[in-house]
Order: sequence, then C-alpha cells, then structure tokens
Amino acid sequence: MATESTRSWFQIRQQKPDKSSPTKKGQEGNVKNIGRPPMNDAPSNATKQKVAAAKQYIENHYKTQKKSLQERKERRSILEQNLAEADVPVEDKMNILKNFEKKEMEYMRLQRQKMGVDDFELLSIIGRGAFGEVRICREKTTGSVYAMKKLKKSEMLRRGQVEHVRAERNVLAEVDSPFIVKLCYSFQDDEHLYLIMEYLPGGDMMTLLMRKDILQEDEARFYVAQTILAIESIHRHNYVHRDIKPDNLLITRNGHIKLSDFGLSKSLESKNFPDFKAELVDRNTRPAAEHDRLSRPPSAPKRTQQEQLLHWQQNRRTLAFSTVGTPDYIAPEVLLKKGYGMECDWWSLGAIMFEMLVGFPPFYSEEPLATCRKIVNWKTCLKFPDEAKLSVEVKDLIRRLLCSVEQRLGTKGVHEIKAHPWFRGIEWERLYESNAPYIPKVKHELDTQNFEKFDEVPSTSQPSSKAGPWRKMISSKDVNFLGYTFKNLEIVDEHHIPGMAELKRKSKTAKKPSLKTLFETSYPPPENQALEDLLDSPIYSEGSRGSSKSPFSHPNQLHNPQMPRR
Ligand SMILES: Nc1ncnc2c1ncn2[C@@H]1O[C@H](COP(=O)(O)OP(=O)(O)OP(=O)(O)O)[C@@H](O)[C@H]1O
Repeated sequence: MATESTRSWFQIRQQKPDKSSPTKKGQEGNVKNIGRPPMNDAPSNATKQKVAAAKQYIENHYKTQKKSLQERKERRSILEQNLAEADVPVEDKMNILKNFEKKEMEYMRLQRQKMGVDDFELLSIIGRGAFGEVRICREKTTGSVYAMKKLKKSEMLRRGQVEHVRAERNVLAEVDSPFIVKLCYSFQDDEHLYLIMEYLPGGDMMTLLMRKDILQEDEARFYVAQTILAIESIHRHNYVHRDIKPDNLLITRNGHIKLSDFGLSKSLESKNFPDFKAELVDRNTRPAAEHDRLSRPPSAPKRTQQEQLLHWQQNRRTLAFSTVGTPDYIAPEVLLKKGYGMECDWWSLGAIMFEMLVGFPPFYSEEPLATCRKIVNWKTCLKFPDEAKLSVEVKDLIRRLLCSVEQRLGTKGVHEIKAHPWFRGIEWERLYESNAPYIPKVKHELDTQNFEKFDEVPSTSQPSSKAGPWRKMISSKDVNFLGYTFKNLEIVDEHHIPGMAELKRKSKTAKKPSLKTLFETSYPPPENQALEDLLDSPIYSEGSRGSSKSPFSHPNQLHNPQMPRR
C-alpha cells in the first residue's frame, strides 16, 4: 500500500482519479443549465483527453481505410497490367479478376471481424503486474499462441490510468520494430481491456538476473546494446517509455531482447496529449516541503555486495508485484518533477547496467522513499562496491548515464551512447542476427519454464467491480476506452489468409511482379494448360523462378475451413 510519503514519487503511476466523475458529468448535463452560460467555460483535462482520443480514433480509422483502399487498388492494377500483357483467353482473365475480388472481400471481412476473449483458449499465467495479469493463450481458429494482457477497466478508471492504457495501446500499434514486442490484437468487453501480443518464451530480464545473480561484461554488453536499439526505436516515434526496468525487457526464443510494457509511455507530440506540455514545463512546482523530503540525504546500513544482493533478491518480486512497483530505475528529474524528456530512459538504462554487473540496482534501499532520496542525491550515493571487478570503460559509461540531464550521454542523440568505448566492436546493424549469450530452454510452444509460477486467482469478476460509480462508467462501448480495438493486419494476413502476406509483400517490393507470382500467391492453381504454360514462360516468370510452391494446394483453400466465419 502506498503511504502518503511514498505516493508523491509515484504520481505518474498513481495519478489522482479521473476528474470526469459521474457527479461532474451529471452537472454538465443538467437540464436546468440549458441555454445558460456554463459556470466554467474551460473544458476539464479529462474532457480534453477524451476529445483528443476521439479525434485520434477517427483520424486513425480513416487513415487505415484510405491505406487499405489504396493498397487494394495497387494490387488490382498490377494484376490488370499483367493480364493485359498476357496472351490468355478473355474468360480466364475474367475468372482471375473475379477470384481476386472474392479473396479481397474475404480479407476485408476478416479485417472488420470483431475479436473477443472467447476466441482464445486461456492457458497458464506468466506475469502479474500492477494492474492486471498476463497469460499465454491459443487462438481457437488458427491455433496460434499469444500472450494476453488483461486489465480491469474499473481499476483503470479508479486509479486514473485511462491515459496510460491508451498510451500503451498506441505505442504498440504504432511502433513496428523488431526490438518492441509485437501487438497482434487489442479489444475490450464490459469489464476488461485485452492486449494480445506475440508470446516471448524466454522470460524477462528480471527473472534471468535472479537466476544468474550477475552477468559478465560481454553478456551485459549484448543485452544493453539491444536495449539501446529498442529505446532508440520508440524515441524515433517520439515516445518516451519512462518505465524501463528489467521486468520490461522480454527475451525471445533466440535469447534476444524486446521491450514491452508501455503503460507509462508518453508521446512527445503534445497534440495527442494536451496536458503533457504542461507536465514538461511544470518545473519546480512540487511543494518545497515535499522537495526537501526527497532531497534529504539518505542514511543506509553498510552492507557487503553479497549481503546487499541477497537483500535485494528477497525483496525484488514483492516490489515488482506491488501496485506502486519499484522506483529503482527512475531518473531524478522524474522524481523531482523537474520537467523531463527522452533522457530519462537513458538513466534507467544506466541503472539496469549497474544491476546486471553488480547484482542489485545502484540506489537500492529497503524503503522506496530511501531509494528515491538516494537517486535524488546520486552525486554522493552512486558507488561501485569494492568487490565488483568492473572495467574502467563500463564504470565510465554507467557514470555518464547516471548523472545530470545536461551531462548525460544520449541527451544529444543515441549516437553519443553507441560511440562509447565500452561498445567498441559492436556491429549495431547486425546485432539482432548475432548469437545471444544465453539461449533460453524452450521445449515446446506452450513451455513456460522461463517464467515464475503464478497461482490462478478465482474469477476477477467480483461483485465489487459490478457495483459503485465506476461500474456506470464502463461498457464495451465506453468513450473512456474509445478506439482501443486494434488488429495487426500482418497477423490477419499470416494466420488467416494463407498467401495474402506473400502477395502484399511482393506487390510492395517488386514494381511489377510476374503474373505467375501473383497468380500463385493469390489463386488456386490454373486448370487451363495454356495458361499454365504461359505462366511458366520466361516473360512472366521473371522474379518468380525458384519461388516456393503456391500455398494454395487446392481451390477450396480460398475458403480455408480454419478461417472463422461469423
Ligand atoms: N508478450 C509477452 N511474452 C511473454 N511474457 C510476457 C509478455 N508480456 C508480459 N509478459 C510477462 O508478464 C510480466 C508483466 O507484464 P507487464 O509488465 O506488461 O505487466 P504490467 O501489469 O504492466 O506490469 P507493471 O507492474 O510492471 O507495469 C512481464 O514482466 C513478463 O514476465
């Protein structure tokens, strides 16, 4: 439970309840007020945020519609062009075009189709966070395995987390990077929000560190370098993560790192978040007493590295699963609400590096408030234990990340960090193809051995969530969560329409793919021998020679029995 004193530093995480309470809404809608000037003309922040979210939803909707229409037109035009040049009977040409339209219709239907929790078989729990749980699941129609994060709407509203929920969904839907966990679908029902992500079976960095105690510098360098690429990719999209910690660094089957948990991320484009600018310029507005309380020098018992490590490990999981989390990786400017930008993520990276090599984070204390004090007093509190045998370069890099914003590497761009001597020899462009220090043991696609064991908690639909003022504010059509639904079209392509992903990829990469390529990836094999010969002729087979066999082995595959029908 957060006490008054610890709550101050968790303001981002534990914002005050949303101002748009039912009472206020009731006042706004009061019939007696019709025709009279409102008491206060300025819309509340919550209203502004809802308007921004609605605007973004509408914009995104039309952008996606326009893009799909454009792509569809391009595919048709390529096909028509190829057909025009082909010496094929008119009847066959008509059939090809008819098949094309049929397939495109099916594709559009799948894009529109609503997903729900019933579409998945729910399997074991692999994570529990502040606001929900994560479990592996299997999509019933395709058999594909995913990780499902489930968040309770009433909790989100009660804790003023609506903006954070939107942010997480937006980042995941927007940023398409190999270093970021892939979002496949998001949807909601009356009580919950769901994110369906790719399942990364290697566990997370927190679990790896708890099993290994410390890493060698070479091992740490690999993980840190990959984390840098992940942070870089979200910064490129103008997002700041604000909650980078080992629990949010997930490990793929090959032992590579992907960043997750964007619940605290923020867009630096103020148009989407009207009050974020205010947050950025909110310098030194923290009441003096509170500021003093954080700045007071901490006192801590002197422990050996081993004792501190043991202590940290005993507390680590409790901290991870508490609603306030751990402050160990948070930058001082964030704690002091001094106004901050992307540099705060580079501080967190420095703290993680320290933990990887020393065994516990640099400002660890028994009490979260004492940790905050140490962070704020980093100048005197950052110390490397005598027992830790670290290279001069790595100590230098950590010191240059755990320092003031002005001095911090990364403030002028990620190149500053990449150029540090500790990374000498790293091939940044090929990092994702290189071998990881540890290849996680994964026996089968549902194997969860790299995660902690979590007990099932009896159904979360307790009566309390169905009662009270928050209940009135939630429904699957709730404006608070407008635009939450998302479908990753690549996943629809890959898992629901065999051949569609290939077709789209080819029409993107080749200016003019051969007729054979288009035909093979889109339609049942030709029955007409003349047409088959034509497709095999050198004029049309350019670029398709040696290509794999069509995924359509028989005409019925256009109506794949596995495809859901509604
Ligand atoms: N896509 C995934 N694949 C595998 N494991 C995952 C995935 N997403 C999350 N997890 C596991 O679940 C844990 C909790 O997930 P996450 O951090 O997203 O939840 P949260 O409720 O936002 O937590 P927090 O309290 O840190 O904000 C992760 O540390 C990880 O172990």
